[in-house]
Amino acid sequence: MRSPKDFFAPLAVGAPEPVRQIPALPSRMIHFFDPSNEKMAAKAPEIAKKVDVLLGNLEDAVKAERKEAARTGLVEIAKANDFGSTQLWTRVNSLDSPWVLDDLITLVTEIGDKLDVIMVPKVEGAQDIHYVDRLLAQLEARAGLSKPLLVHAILETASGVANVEEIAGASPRMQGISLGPADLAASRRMKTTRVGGGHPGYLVRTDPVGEDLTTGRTTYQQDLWHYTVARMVDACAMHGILPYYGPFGDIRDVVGCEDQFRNAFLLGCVGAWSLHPAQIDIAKRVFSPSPEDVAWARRVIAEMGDGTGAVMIDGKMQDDASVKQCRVVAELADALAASDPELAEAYREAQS
Ligand SMILES: CC(C)(COP(=O)(O)OP(=O)(O)OC[C@H]1O[C@@H](n2cnc3c(N)ncnc32)[C@H](O)[C@@H]1OP(=O)(O)O)[C@@H](O)C(=O)NCCC(=O)NCCSC(=O)C[C@](C)(O)C(=O)O
Ligand SMILES: [Mg+2]
Repeated sequence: MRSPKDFFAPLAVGAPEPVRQIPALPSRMIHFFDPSNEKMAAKAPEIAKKVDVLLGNLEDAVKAERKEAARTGLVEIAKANDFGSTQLWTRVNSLDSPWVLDDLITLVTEIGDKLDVIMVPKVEGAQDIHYVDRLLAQLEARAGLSKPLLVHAILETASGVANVEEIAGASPRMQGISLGPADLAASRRMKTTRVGGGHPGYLVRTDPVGEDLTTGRTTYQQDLWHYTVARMVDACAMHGILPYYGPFGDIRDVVGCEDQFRNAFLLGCVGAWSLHPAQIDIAKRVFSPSPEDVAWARRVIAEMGDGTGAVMIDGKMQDDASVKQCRVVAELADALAASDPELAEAYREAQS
């Protein structure tokens, strides 16, 4: 581990200074597209207007023979477009793959000034982040970049989960972490075959009444991802970086997707991935606090004055801790409203 005194020093001569605080930019949905798929690539500029983050995916879901086309496609799209306030991210291939070195060299030197965040898959521990950290510094120096690229890790190996706290704190570049439920399930040897979401077999059942073990026993499906998401949220909060639920692969099940996203939102995540245009509005709706919740939060903040002591509002006790929760909601609402006029209007209306 680096000494705290050296933590914010650039890792290569000529590389930009690391950031001291991760910007809390809207990132309710990280929209994935395959830059080697001509149809999807053609839609990227239009989709960019509707999403907080557009991500050119080079890793899984891109065929091996299309890896180079995806890399080149992303370079072309980034050079040809100005996405305004929409962030441009990429997911590079895994660190043990034959493609990742060229992914990083090409993307940083060609479009490093357009990219905000590099997502690194299958991170096992801090050593993976340290490798990327130094390499990015060398490439940033070569490219003459003035702004450091940030790094986002996918939590999708058993080892990554075991080491999640050290991953979150491995570099000042660490922007956030997403759950990768499909690879994680395989790595853990879970017996599921889905990309995220629940499973009807993972449940609890009420006790039997009398001798009959089979009738009248309600079952409740449980959330397979609760432990991992909660642990990821704590690791991220502890290091001042942002947690995200990842993908929900059943594109048709927009209801199940919304539930999974909302669980993550309530537990502390700031966004999720959209794999298909149908998931963009779900993420937008879920990861923006509701106008009613924002109006309530602002009322509590106003009535709590300097934020100390206890008051009763509509029969509910409020004190120093509940006003802090309300500030989380109100600050998120302000940050989102600053770049989303429709949301800003909805918050204003609920206030009046
Ligand atoms: C699921 C698929 C195959 C269905 O694609 P489709 O063409 O069959 O679907 P569709 O409903 O027919 O599509 C309707 C229209 O939307 C377009 N379209 C469709 N999707 C997109 C998109 N994302 N962005 C932009 N446009 C899109 C599509 O081209 C089509 O255009 P058209 O009307 O002109 O014909 C397709 O949506 C897709 O490939 N999505 C991205 C998949 C992806 O990136 N997967 C990797 C992330 S998840 C993961 O890696 C796991 C993880 C974390 O690593 C771990 O848990 O381990
Ligand atoms: Mg994966």
